[in-house]
Amino acid sequence: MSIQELINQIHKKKSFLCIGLDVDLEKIPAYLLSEEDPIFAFNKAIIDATQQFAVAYKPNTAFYEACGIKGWKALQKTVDYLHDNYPEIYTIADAKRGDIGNTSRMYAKTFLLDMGFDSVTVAPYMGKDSVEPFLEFQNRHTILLALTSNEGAFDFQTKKVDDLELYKQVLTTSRTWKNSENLMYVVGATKAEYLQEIRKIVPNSFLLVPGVGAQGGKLEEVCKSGMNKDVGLLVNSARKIIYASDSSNFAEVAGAKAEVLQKQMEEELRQL
Ligand SMILES: O=C(O)c1cc(=O)[nH]c(=O)n1[C@@H]1O[C@H](COP(=O)(O)O)[C@@H](O)[C@H]1O
Repeated sequence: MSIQELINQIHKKKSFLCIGLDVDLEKIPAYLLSEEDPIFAFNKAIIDATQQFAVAYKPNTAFYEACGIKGWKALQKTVDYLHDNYPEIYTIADAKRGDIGNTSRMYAKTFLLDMGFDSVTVAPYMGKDSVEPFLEFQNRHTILLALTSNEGAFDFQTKKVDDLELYKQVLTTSRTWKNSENLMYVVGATKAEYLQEIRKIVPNSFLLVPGVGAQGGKLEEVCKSGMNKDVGLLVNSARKIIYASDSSNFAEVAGAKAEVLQKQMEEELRQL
């Protein structure tokens, strides 16, 4: 999907909500476990109930990989279901990959070509030749970790190298790479106070902002310094939406939670 198509969808739905599909078999309603594919059954119900409020879905691949071959099958079924039924929706494989060039090429092929995701999250630690293989595909995006939502972000990302914080080095240097127009960046919602500085370096890039909800990030703070003229934000929430209820009406409750966030986003977009 092109960035323009994503922007169009954001304005049409008055939402920049991304829903995290981090499916944990211990947290989904117990009665779904008797389904042939409980993960997909859960995702399908959540997607159908929330799609009118969301522009993107982000399965974190860890939750699927942990279920072996059944997990991979459920992941493929989920992305296919989204593309077949809601083709305007943007898909993110949250896989946090990155390796030497020829290995990265395989990761890129897996998620962006074979599985058909619109984008994949990538760790920048191994540098240019580990990221460029992901950037080769037109209308596919690489979402580079810049400043993450967790406490450990302060171990390295905010430390200075050559008098510049590492996360700023990531933003600045990655912009010089081939096909860098295919880059987006991850900035945790818990780090909203850094967004003003981040926008000075990447004023036009889309930012994937996880950490609203269960991790305590605040939507208003993210929007205040993170929004650009094209919106430029995909705000992700997973547990707070998908596990809002574990009873038979779980999907309906998830829909209501997603709608609350969408309404707040509509208000933010009105002020743009
Ligand atoms: O790349 C990510 O999506 C990510 C980066 C980051 O800095 N923090 C972060 O929480 N995430 C992911 O975003 C999701 C957050 O889920 P909730 O905390 O349940 O909303 C998880 O899948 C995390 O792996």
